[in-house]
Amino acid sequence: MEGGDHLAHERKKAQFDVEAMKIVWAGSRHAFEVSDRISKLVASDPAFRKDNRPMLSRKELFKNTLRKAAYAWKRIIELRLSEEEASKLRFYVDEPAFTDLHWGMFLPAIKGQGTEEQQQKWLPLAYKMQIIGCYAQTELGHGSNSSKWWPGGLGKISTHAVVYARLITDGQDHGVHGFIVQLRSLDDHSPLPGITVGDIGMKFGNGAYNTMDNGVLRFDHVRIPRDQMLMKVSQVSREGKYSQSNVPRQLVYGTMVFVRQTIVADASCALSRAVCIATRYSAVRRQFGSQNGGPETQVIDYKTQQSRLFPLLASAYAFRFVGEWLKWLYTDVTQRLQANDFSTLPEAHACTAGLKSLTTAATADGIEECRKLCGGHGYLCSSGLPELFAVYVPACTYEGDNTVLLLQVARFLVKTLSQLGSGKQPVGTTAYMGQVEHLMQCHCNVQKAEDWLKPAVILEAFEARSARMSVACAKNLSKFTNPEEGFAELSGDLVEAAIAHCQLIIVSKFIEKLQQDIPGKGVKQQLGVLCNIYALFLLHKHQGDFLSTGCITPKQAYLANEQLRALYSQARPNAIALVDAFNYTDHYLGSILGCYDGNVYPKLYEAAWKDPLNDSVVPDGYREYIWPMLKQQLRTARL
Ligand SMILES: CC(C)(COP(=O)(O)OP(=O)(O)OC[C@H]1O[C@@H](n2cnc3c(N)ncnc32)[C@H](O)[C@@H]1OP(=O)(O)O)[C@@H](O)C(=O)NCCC(=O)NCCSC(=O)/C=C/CCCCCCCCCCCCC(=O)O
Ligand SMILES: Cc1cc2nc3c(=O)[nH]c(=O)nc-3n(C[C@H](O)[C@H](O)[C@H](O)COP(=O)(O)OP(=O)(O)OC[C@H]3O[C@@H](n4cnc5c(N)ncnc54)[C@H](O)[C@@H]3O)c2cc1C
Repeated sequence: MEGGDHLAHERKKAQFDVEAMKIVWAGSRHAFEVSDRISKLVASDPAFRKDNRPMLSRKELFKNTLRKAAYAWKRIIELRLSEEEASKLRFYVDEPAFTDLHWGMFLPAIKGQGTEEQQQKWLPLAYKMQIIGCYAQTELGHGSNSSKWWPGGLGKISTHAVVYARLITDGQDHGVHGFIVQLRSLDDHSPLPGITVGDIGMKFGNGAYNTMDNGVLRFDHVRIPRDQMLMKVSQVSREGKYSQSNVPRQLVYGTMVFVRQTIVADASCALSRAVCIATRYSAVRRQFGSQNGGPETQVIDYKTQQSRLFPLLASAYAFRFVGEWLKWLYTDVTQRLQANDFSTLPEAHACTAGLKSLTTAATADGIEECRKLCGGHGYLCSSGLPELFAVYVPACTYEGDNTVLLLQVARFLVKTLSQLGSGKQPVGTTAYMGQVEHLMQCHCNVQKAEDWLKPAVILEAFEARSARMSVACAKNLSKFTNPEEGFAELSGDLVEAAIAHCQLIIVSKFIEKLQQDIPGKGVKQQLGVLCNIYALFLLHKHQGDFLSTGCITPKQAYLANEQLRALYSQARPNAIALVDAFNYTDHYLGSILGCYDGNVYPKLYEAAWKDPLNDSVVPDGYREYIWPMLKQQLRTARL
């Protein structure tokens, strides 16, 4: 079948209002309209073409990124785009670039840690891109005194950096502080005296993150003016005297809280993109299984395909909603900090760290699973999945290695439990710890599969599991005379307790979302199905935790799985519409397998002929290497 909508029959099956779901996914009608308009603007502009990326050499690739970034900036100015629209435009250009660090970390670091005066000096320059900045924290080796290594945008482009380094005055070490440092001349871009700077080299995957100039930086007797130390948290006077404002020192790490929150939102984008590709292709692809000469089975109808794909679809929605909530939490903590209320900072840190860890790990694994769900074609660059994976997977490492971040959450949980004894009532995401006595002995009362559809039943099971795992860790820790030794010894268990706590947050925020007024025929009902799939899939996957802590019985675990199978059948007719609700253009998806019209095979065939290897029938190198070999074989055969 040529042309037309090959997925039209699937779209007709939808039992809900897709247009209304698009608004829910975007977050608001306004967000939907901005996103829709800007994504189409990018998709229709040939300057933003991206299908040739895997074919380009590193130098070509990088120059191409610079061209796109400059062109994007020109369009932003010409069209007088708002900050929100400009950010969306860079998002839909879909190419990691120095601008991510400029807008995503350099500017927020100055906003969060600079004094009013410093902000007035630096922000206008940065907003107009008269200076370009990056965020230089990580070192080549351990410590904060070797060479900076990894910062994006540093290698070739940034003129300035926020550099994290030890502050030593009068021989006294005051720990790590942020400094604005000019790296390159604003006239000819050459490094300033005493500064060695360059790119750290090719990274995983062709194209992929190699559009970014991750860099190395060394200083040799470089002097920076005193007022370029970011001085909101602590100050050095003209006389060299060190002092601290009446704010927690942890604010120095505030940029990470901000960026980790954006990374959670981004996880739902990356996962939904992979899921959209795999779902559409699973509906197009047919394999065996036909009876009485009828059409072959669509692979999406195999239960095994559903049990791998639908939890990922549900996860994409779950991450979307927890990301929305995290944005609210971040805005709330920021407002409180401005009013000198620092009480919610530890929770904001634990939530952003833990959710960053969970969502990026699940997304990276999910993209790879989507590749496998597409069979052999998933391995082709034209499926979009290999590049998406290669671009995405470092999210498990940057902004804090995922395991290290879970250990931060675990510390927060243990501290919360230890404060119960002194009567401090936990609030926010740890409020359930206030009922720890009940949660330690409660029994799940599921008797039939449908009982697992009750939000209160699901919540209590997840709360009890999390509380019991944290309490077990705390008890074991108390057996050590040296707490740090205990923490190191039990770190594996602590990480698992942190995962249980963060999964509870995601499940509970999905349930809370469903308690809101959600307009649109059938929309809330479909979200309910996805919420239950997400929760019961986690319960099934981690049933060892639930069983070993005695939160559920083996029979109840069996019933949860039975209910999960029934939920997959309910999701099946809506699957294509649920991914259409992401409202992705074919340009953004960058995948033949995921194209909206499902006309996959002619497009794959056509794309193959565009590969540079097919420019000639006889390849370069034939005369040099193959022809002599063939002749050699001929002689051997004659002998
Ligand atoms: C290094 C640490 C921060 C500190 O370590 P240490 O000194 O050992 O101290 P700890 O024991 O860990 O902590 C001490 C106490 O401080 C608390 N704490 C820790 N961190 C925080 C925090 N962030 N906020 C608040 N409080 C914090 C901790 O709980 C302790 O408290 P207590 O004493 O127990 O009470 C270490 O903790 C750490 O975080 N290590 C990880 C290192 C890390 O994350 N490095 C990040 C480097 S930067 C990076 O990786 C950048 C990557 C860029 C990739 C691109 C990302 C996406 C771009 C953004 C999106 C694009 C937007 C584009 C916009 C547009 O275009 O418009
Ligand atoms: C693509 C990319 C972009 C980046 N961009 C930037 C940037 O713009 N600016 C910047 O400053 N940095 C950047 N980074 C660096 C990034 O922040 C670090 O790589 C990250 O924080 C992890 O630190 P590390 O590399 O030192 O890993 P390590 O800490 O060396 O981790 C190695 C292993 O040790 C384990 N480990 C480490 N510490 C502990 C512990 N305490 N307990 C138990 N296990 C532990 C980890 O789990 C991991 O398995 C980037 C990195 C990448 C990959």
